[in-house]
Amino acid sequence: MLKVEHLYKNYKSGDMTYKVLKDVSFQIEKGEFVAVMGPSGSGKTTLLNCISCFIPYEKGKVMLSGMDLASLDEEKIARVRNEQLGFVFQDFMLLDGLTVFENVCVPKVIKGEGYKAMEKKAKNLLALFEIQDIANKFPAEISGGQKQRTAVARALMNNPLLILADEPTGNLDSRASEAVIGAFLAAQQHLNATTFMVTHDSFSASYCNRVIVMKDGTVYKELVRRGDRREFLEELLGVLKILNGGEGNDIK
Ligand SMILES: Nc1ncnc2c1ncn2[C@@H]1O[C@H](COP(=O)(O)OP(=O)(O)OP(=O)(O)O)[C@@H](O)[C@H]1O
Repeated sequence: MLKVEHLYKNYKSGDMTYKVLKDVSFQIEKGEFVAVMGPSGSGKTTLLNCISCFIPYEKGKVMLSGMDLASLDEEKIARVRNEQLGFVFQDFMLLDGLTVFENVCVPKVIKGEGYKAMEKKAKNLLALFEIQDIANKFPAEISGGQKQRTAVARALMNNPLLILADEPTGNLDSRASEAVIGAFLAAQQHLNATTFMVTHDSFSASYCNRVIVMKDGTVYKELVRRGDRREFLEELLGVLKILNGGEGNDIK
C-alpha cells in the first residue's frame, strides 16, 4: 500500500548540507496501524512530510498504492492530499468558525460532493468515534480529545488510502490520548483504515501492529506486535531504553 524505497533527504542551510534521511526503506500494508518513534531530530516529521510530498527529497521513491507522488503535478498532488491522504496534526487544525459536523465535512466540500452523501458519512464517523452529541458545537466548546477525534473523523471523510498522523496525542492527557488511539483502532477495525503515526508516546505506540524506530535518519529497528499489548509495550520500552543510553522510558 505504502512503499518507501531508499529515501534520502537533505536540508541546506548556508553552505552546510544536513543529511536528515539516509536510505530509509519500509512498507505498510492496507489496514495496518504503524507508529514511528525515535529521538528528537531523528527525522520522523521529515519522513512524514516527504511521504505527503510537502517537501521534496533528494533520492528514493514513495509509492502510494502504486502511485509515485513525486511524479504528479501540483494540482494532482493537491487532489491526492485531499482524497487519498488523511492528515491528523498535534494541534488539531480545526476551523474555529465551523461546528464539529462542518469541520468533518470539509474534505467532501473540497471534493465537491453532494450534501446527502456527506451528511451520512459524517454522521457515521461521529457515531463511530462517540462524538455525535457534540456535532453542533464549535472547537472552542469541546475538549482536546474531542477535537482530535473530530480531526480523525475529518481525515477519514474521503476514505483515504492512508492517514498520516503527526504526534496526534502530543497535546493530550492520558485519558484523552486513549480515546484518540481508540478512534484510530475503531477506524482500523470497522473501515480497514491504514494509519502511519509519528509519536513520542510508547503507550500509544503499543496499540499499533508495528513500530518503526528511527535513529539519526535511518530505520534503527522495526518491532512487530505479535501478541499481548502490554508485552509489546515492555519490548518497546526496552528498545527505547537502549536507544536513550539506558535512561528513562519514552523518547524525548
Ligand atoms: N526546514 C528545515 N531546515 C533545516 N533543517 C531542518 C528543517 N526541518 C527539520 N530540520 C532538521 O532536520 C532534523 C530532523 O528534523 P525532524 O523534525 O524531522 O525530526 P523529528 O524526529 O520529527 O524530531 P521531533 O521528535 O523533535 O519532532 C533536525 O535536526 C532538524 O533540526
